[in-house]
Amino acid sequence: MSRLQVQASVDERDFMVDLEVDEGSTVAVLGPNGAGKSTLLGVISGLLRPDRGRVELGDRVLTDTASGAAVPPHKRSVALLAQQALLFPHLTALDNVAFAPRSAGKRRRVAREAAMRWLKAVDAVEFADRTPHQLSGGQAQRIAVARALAADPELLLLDEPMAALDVATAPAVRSLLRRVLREDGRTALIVTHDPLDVLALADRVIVVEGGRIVEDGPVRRVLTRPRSTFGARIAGTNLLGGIVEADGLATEVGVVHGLVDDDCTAGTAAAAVFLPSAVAVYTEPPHGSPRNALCVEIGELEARGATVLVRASGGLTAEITTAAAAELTLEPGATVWFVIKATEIRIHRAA
Ligand SMILES: Nc1ncnc2c1ncn2[C@@H]1O[C@H](COP(=O)(O)OP(=O)(O)OP(=O)(O)O)[C@@H](O)[C@H]1O
Repeated sequence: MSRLQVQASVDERDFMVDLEVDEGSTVAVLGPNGAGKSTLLGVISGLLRPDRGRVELGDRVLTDTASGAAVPPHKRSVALLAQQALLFPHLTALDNVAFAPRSAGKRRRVAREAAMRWLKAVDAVEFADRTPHQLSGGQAQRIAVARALAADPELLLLDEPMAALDVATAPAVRSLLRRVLREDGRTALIVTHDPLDVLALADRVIVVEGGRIVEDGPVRRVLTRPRSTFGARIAGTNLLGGIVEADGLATEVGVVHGLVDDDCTAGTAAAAVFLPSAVAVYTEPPHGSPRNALCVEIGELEARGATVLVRASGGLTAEITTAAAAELTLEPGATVWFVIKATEIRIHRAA
């Protein structure tokens, strides 16, 4: 795995980016449609030639417009995993995965053995003999992950890998990606629109807008205190980090109870995620001991038309109706209770 350095301009697309990614880290790339996310991946993978700039991976120069260097895509040791699995339709899953080692010059038997190991790693051995049209979207995407990894790339580019999957399938693929990104310490970039992907997979977030990087920071900071407009739009969600216990998630504001993902075993680092609109605000400790009543101090109030955003300590936010806010006479500095039903809180493993 290698450090990535990109400095590139594509005039026609008004794209100008300067980015460094540390060896072994995963950077989530967020941004609105047309922001330049795919352009960035295109420049790195070699599918798109910048007008000016340089791409380096480890000690290799992949692109350098000054010297004319342009390593072709298949020789970059960069694997691109797209939204659609894009498997070869006439090959079995096994042969799709074996394609990478075969192209690298491995003998057929050796390539198939390597492919089998990767199918095992993505829990897809049972699909080895199937062709792509006999696979569901999620199964095909698992094969595509195996194929990308079988090439043993120095850099993995993931372009919305979960976007085409249904809600039931996405968690399994996300958890598979977390395993391969985390355990093997791979350098990776993942384009996504989903804060859950960011949370589960990335160490760092960049926000691209208008062909420029407008925000760059650690996941937690960008998701809870975004500085860019787009960051604020995608973030806007409550996030409490902690450690999974038998009874819930131990956080700095107490134990939080919610719907816990299967892979959150006791002792793992996880985050509780809930929408500001799922929070009810009380000025007195609530009766009947609801499962989640977090005592917080109000920071500021932000009018949003029919609703008011109550920003409180710990980076927590509640969105309540203007009428409710008026009735509660909320003001900065006041102590209140944020009450959230356990069914409104999802607890996910964090990267
Ligand atoms: N083939 C192309 N030729 C010319 N301009 C293009 C081409 N592809 C994209 N663009 C332009 O380049 C800019 C960046 O597009 P890009 O596809 O990189 O955005 P994106 O962030 O990946 O968007 P999305 O989330 O919609 O995929 C946009 O203004 C787009 O219109």
